[in-house]
Amino acid sequence: MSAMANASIDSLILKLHDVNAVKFGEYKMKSGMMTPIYFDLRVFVSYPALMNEVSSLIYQRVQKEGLQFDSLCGVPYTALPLATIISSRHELPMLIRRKETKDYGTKRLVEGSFREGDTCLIIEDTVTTGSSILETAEVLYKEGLKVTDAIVLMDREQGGVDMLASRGIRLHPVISMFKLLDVLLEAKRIDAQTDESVRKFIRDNNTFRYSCEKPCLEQNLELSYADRAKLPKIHPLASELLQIMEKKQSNLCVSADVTSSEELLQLADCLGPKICMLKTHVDILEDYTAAFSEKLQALAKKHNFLIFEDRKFADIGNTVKHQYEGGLYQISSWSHIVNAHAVPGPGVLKGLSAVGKPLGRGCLLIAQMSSQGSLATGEYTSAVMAEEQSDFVIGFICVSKLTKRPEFIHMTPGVQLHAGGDVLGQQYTTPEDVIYSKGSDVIIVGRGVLEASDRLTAAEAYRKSGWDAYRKRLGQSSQQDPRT
Ligand SMILES: O=c1ccn([C@@H]2O[C@H](COP(=O)(O)O)[C@@H](O)[C@H]2O)c(=O)[nH]1
Repeated sequence: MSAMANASIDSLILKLHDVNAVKFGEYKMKSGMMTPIYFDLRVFVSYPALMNEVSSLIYQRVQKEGLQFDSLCGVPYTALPLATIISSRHELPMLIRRKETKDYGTKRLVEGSFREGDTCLIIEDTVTTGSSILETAEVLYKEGLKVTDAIVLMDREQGGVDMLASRGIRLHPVISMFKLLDVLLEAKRIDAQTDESVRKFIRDNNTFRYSCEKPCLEQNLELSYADRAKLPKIHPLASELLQIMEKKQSNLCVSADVTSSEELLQLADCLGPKICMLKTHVDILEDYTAAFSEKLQALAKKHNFLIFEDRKFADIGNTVKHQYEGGLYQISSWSHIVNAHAVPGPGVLKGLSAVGKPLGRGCLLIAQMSSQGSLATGEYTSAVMAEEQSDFVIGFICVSKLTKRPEFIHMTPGVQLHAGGDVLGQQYTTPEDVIYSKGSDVIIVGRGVLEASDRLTAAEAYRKSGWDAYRKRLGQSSQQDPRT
């Protein structure tokens, strides 16, 4: 985003706060959930200059995305005047969705002229779950219209983008919750405590898992790891991982962030029986040798776990090819799984898969990160998901389940037995939250195990916690599990 657009968004955020459209306190949302931050954008109608400014920013977003559509439609009621201003200023046809049918005249639910197959862009003021946009889209679908994109002024970053993406609608937010908090904190409109408590609330209340839970179950998509391992389209490595998880009753990946090869090997040997995967950062080892990687592979075989080198590749295809197969570490020769950022575009996956595919390796795309202020949210996450078609991608590094396609593995770092964080911005949530509430598949635990006085006992506690959460997700109690 340009510096100018950024400045206009910062100034808009302060204006929204000035007119009390952003409120801090205890408020009840449409879903019944209590929230410490509430957006009352209905006040716009009393501030025409502000309404014009908001409409301009929405329209700039439409242009920036290069969206093509035949008409636009505001979600009733708050977004109606915004859509009307955009329609009138730019002479774009508009449709009005009725909330209630008339019992006289045409009884239409969508007013305006359109043809079957026309594309309609939805405009909304605030998104939490995305359900209001979906409701409007469903009415439009019934009339034969297509909806591929929606623009929202304020995204609360509680799962709306992901929920809509799972239903084929790209949501483009003008302002996101974390950006709003950054600006208000910087301008001293809120104190650090309010800022942190709202951030925590947003992190802890991602609605996507909850809102998709019922349909998932109805469609029988909540398959066991064992069933998923047998899916016809699954990548062989993802299948192997799911089989290991089921066999060892473990969805625990330990992050072996230690600096000596000897310590890492000891860790792998000691914790091997508890884990489905061992994650490494080979470049933090002070004494790496090729012999180390051979010993690590032997331990992976002995204890039946996969090795995941958390290299986070993020360069052009030609460079990542060299980084993956060559250099000091020759990662592709010993690591079953690597990961990559999608920032460079599809070339990064092409480069990596040219090396990894012939060796039967797999890659996780980094769709979200656990660290505070991460930019891998909303739209970025949706764009990452669009790269998934590569037959080298086995899943995602994410905060919560992102796709309902059961052949993909979701892996989540930032896990400890108690929620919290570190001084450098790491944010922790619990195994129960990650596996049961957020629907991820694997917990990645580093210091929760490494800093424990007894690492083996700690690893067992995480294994049990992650496994119990998985069984709860399947609707089974831990009593039914002979090992737990
Ligand atoms: O978003 C991300 C991606 C990767 N990590 C990595 O996971 C571990 C977490 O270690 P803890 O000690 O449990 O905090 C670490 O290797 C990170 O590089 C992540 O934390 N978040």
